[in-house]
Amino acid sequence: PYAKTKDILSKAHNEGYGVGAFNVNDLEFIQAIVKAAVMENSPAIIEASEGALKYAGDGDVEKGAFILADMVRRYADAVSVPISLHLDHGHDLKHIMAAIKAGFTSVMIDASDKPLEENIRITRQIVEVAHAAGVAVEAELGRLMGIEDNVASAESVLVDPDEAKRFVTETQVDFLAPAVGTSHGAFKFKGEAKIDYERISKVKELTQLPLVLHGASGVPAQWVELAEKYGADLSGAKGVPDEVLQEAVKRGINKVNTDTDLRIAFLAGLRKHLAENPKEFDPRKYFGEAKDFVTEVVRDRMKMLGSSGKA
Ligand SMILES: O=C(COP(=O)(O)O)N(O)CCCCOP(=O)(O)O
Ligand SMILES: [Ca+2]
Ligand code: NA
Ligand SMILES: [Zn+2]
Repeated sequence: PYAKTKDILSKAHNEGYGVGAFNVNDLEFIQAIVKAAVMENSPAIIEASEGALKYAGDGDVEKGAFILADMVRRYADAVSVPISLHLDHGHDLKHIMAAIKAGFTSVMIDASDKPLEENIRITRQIVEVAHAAGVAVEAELGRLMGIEDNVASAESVLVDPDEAKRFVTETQVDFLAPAVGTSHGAFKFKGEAKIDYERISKVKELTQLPLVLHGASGVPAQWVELAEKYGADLSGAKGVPDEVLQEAVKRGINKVNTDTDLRIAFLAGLRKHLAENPKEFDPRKYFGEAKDFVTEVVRDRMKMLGSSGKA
């Protein structure tokens, strides 16, 4: 059934496992994620960025929010596993309001590029409105490397655990995304793929909240190689290894944001189908194989994070 992100994450927090938060922009990815959740008997968080709302609404954010929310709700209500819908990286109050009106059960306000005081002020505003509507709030402290918040930060700014304690107390957010060394996209690390485990443990201890890991895609070699076999150029792609993610979950990460892995799987499936079926021009066929690859990568992630069987 369509569920509240907060209920899904409270259970994961209490029982110590990770739940994938999978990004969507369209029908195919929603179908693929719901199918994977059913096959794994796993909860799933579906999330849409502001860019996804624009894409689904063909430029109209509010229309996109309603279109995506309607699809997710209908697919979720037709199955026995809990599926929620979350606004990822909300920056603009208008977009956050559109998501709340459309029935998203949680929203992220990302003001992590602002000084702490301002992040607190902005986040507190959103919490007030969202909580009045029964919607949970995620916020971020610290900054991921790379392009994030449209701010190109050369270095990641890691979360300060003591600031985190103050932040959650003063804002009453429901979940916190501490920056611990990851970054968005397929090219996460120049050298060794490592994140600051100690920092995760400290933030968990001080906040006692479900924690969110952004930039958590693994960029699995098998999918990269398959996409490259059919013409993609993903040289240098590197993600977060499974064992690193599993340690992060052990230390208190419960929501694991995954977008890039789904993009690469879809790309591999699409390129493969088109290369192998030059006569095919039915999108239900070529998008069909692409979305089946997304289902597979989502299932792998549910197994790896420990959410399989936890519905
Ligand atoms: O933390 C993550 C996922 O990170 P990943 O890249 O490791 O999958 N996310 O928050 C997903 C980021 C979505 C990308 O935003 P646009 O729609 O604006 O392109
Ligand atoms: Ca941010
Ligand atoms: Na998010
Ligand atoms: Zn993110």
